Amino acid sequence: MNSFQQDPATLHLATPGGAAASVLHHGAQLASWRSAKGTENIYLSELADFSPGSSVRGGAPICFPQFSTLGDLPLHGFFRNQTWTPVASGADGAEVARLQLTDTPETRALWPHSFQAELQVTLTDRSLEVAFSVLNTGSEVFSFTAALHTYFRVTAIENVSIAGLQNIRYLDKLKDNVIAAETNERLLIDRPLDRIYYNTTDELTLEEGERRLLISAQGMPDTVVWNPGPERCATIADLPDDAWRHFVCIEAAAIDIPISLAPGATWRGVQKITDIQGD
Ligand SMILES: O=P(O)(O)OC[C@H]1O[C@H](O)[C@H](O)[C@@H](O)[C@@H]1O
Repeated sequence: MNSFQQDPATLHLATPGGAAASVLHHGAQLASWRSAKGTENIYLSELADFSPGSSVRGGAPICFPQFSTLGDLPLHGFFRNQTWTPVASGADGAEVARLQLTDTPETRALWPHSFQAELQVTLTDRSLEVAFSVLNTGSEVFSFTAALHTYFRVTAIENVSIAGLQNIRYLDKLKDNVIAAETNERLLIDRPLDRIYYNTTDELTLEEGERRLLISAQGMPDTVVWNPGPERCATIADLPDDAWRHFVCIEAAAIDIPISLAPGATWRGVQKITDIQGD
């Protein structure tokens, strides 16, 4: 049994039509989303560690103020490791959940800036919108890279493809960071992938059999596609060995051009997912 089953603090959202989602206080991390059509669309590892300060494997971790190793901070920054505070409309059963995070002595020791961050999750019968915003409450400009690192649950990775990336330039982290252009109309996840696609302005479609999820973003122009494949997966302690067959990460991100945020200014990045199966 993992600690999720021991009931970590969670906000539950539901629509009268039958859609449901849950968001952990830990990291303001989306943990589950079923549209009214009933399929669980988010992968959460059964080996995830929910202890304070951990990085929870799966769901939609917030990478901030640093994506991956692009700086001196811990991998993917530290927002995902913090406990966030639910605010007003975050009551259980609502269709909107909001959580906030403000700088503390602990965060300032890692990153010497003042901020107020908010994650708002909005659920409708067929869609889920994750909106992440950061207000600079300090007196100096700060800059950052960021991602909403969504783990999409799939039944069998060999039947999965992603449409909407053709002709987009990408950095291939598994091939010495070479830059290439995507040739495929539909990207198959038929090998380990770790790529940053730059300036992906069109909507993407995740397809598996009859399943269709439309994925769009605002304020986050880049898209990361990650699947560790079997060998790497076996080395990741908080993933079952066969987990690579059951998820692909499609991450809305701001990486190529770091964001600079002036004192008093707010930045907002959004990932929206719509279940269009059968439409
Ligand atoms: O293991 P994590 O710190 O959660 O990172 C998981 C993955 O996140 C992103 O997708 C990166 O592009 C990968 O290189 C990284 O392995």
